[in-house]
Amino acid sequence: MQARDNQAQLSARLQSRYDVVVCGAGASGSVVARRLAENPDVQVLLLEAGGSDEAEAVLDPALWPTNLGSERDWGFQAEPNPHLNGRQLPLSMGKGLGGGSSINVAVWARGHRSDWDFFAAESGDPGWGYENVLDTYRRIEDWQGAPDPQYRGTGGPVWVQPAADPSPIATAMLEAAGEIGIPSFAHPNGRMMEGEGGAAISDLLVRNGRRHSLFRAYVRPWLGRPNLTVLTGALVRRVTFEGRRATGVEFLRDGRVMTVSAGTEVVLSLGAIQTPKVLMHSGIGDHEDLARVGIPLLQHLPGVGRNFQDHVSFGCTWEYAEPIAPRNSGSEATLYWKSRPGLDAPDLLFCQVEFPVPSDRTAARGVPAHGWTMFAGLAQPASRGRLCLRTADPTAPLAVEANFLSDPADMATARACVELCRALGNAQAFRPFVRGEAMPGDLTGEALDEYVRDAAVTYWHQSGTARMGRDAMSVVDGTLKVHGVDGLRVADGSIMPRVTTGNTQAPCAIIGERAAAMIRQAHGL
Ligand SMILES: Cc1cc2nc3c(=O)[nH]c(=O)nc-3n(C[C@H](O)[C@H](O)[C@H](O)COP(=O)(O)OP(=O)(O)OC[C@H]3O[C@@H](n4cnc5c(N)ncnc54)[C@H](O)[C@@H]3O)c2cc1C
Repeated sequence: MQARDNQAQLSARLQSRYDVVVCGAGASGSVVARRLAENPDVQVLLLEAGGSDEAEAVLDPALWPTNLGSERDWGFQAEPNPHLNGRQLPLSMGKGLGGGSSINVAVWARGHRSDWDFFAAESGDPGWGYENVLDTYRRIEDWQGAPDPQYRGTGGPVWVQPAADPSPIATAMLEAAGEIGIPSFAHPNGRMMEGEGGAAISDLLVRNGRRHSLFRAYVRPWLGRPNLTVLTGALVRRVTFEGRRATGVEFLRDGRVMTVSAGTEVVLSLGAIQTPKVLMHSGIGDHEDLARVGIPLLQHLPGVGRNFQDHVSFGCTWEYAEPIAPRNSGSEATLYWKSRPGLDAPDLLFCQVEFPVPSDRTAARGVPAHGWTMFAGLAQPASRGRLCLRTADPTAPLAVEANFLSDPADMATARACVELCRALGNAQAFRPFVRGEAMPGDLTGEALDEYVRDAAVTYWHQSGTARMGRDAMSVVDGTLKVHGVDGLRVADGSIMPRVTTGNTQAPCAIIGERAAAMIRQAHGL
């Protein structure tokens, strides 16, 4: 109550100036705001377009599907894609305190050693490398599983636990993996992600049966502080500048356009679709794209909105012999493996879902009333998409050309992915639980390709659209500062040079941690 009263008062008496304005209270923004507000001398404003996370659909991890298409979902939709038989995929993203971490499947997956070493190579900063990031993960976790001090930490803000009392269908998956020569691990966030992959019971951000989002882990315990203001219902439209220095942001609240200034920095943590959008509306982007819609150029950065990546997956479904109720978030086992032997890191990502999840198209093939689906996906897709403004109006939606499967290499990997998934799902270990394979069945050649195009859906891991690097197509440098301007950083999934091998909220927490540390260091905070 004290926290609520404090926030009511702080919001009612908004200041015209804060030290740092963090835009977006999602996976990364929650971390940035909390870490900066740990210094009582720093005044932090956290702006969020959506609302509260006090809803059963957020707090009960099993209810995550009910948020899709609700007011807690931005409801983005990709353009029609010729590589998916013309389909337009919905690209949900979380809207409200916690962002994606309030509506997601709660899986905690750190990424592969090679992802972080790639980030370090792209940025030229070894601080992004695996060993340093592993240290940070140990520091921020409050790990509830069997002690493993080499990889897991305790006492940090992020409560992580192995799925409690997992369904027999989840443990069957580990046995099935063993049958086809894939090793199992005690947990998925250590040695398993340093080599060729493996299978494990998933780690979840669930505490006492309730979702423990990154907002709840980081910001909620800080809501009673006088130097952190969390303002919901505030839609950021653009960053304001004086010359080349970011001075604050313009936002829409209760139908009014308001501005607030940032004495030290502005941080964009709006997610991989809205961050590049706001950059472009602020005059930062490709000069021709901006000229086309009539936005005056501040900084030519042709990489803004390019390099769009996501994990695309193809659901394969088995019918239960007798119904088995989903447990936890309904996804309790995970598997990473390689589509071909020569790779030194996994390029396939599997999450078991304990109920049928057809696509809009595969639904017509006959979905069993009770069954389980493997989200069998590409962990390192080669296809790249892009985002394009349609108009200069910051409240108008933009075009998302996701371009899934546009690179032929992805189609070849997708075939291997479905084949491996079928070998796994048809293994002996599942026999006691299933009546049989519902889809796709034994398809080859064009029929298999057709299934892949019809079944493709997103894992909702949008990233890469303001990527970190040192070349002309990069948008931020290794300290996450936007190239060519001052006082503006990006901290969210947009900065990933490539999507991490696995679910993306844990890497977004690392991005938030590093952003906050670099801001504090730069300004002696
Ligand atoms: C249905 C679903 C399931 C998923 N499952 C998992 C999973 O199990 N495990 C996992 O690791 N990852 C999962 N993800 C992905 C994960 O949640 C995201 O990768 C992560 O949340 C991205 O963090 P972010 O900080 O980049 O952006 P977000 O978490 O999306 O945060 C962006 C925030 O900015 C706000 N915002 C956007 N535009 C504006 C604006 N103009 N003004 C003000 N505020 C704005 C948004 O409302 C949001 O709160 C899932 C995502 C979804 C949607």
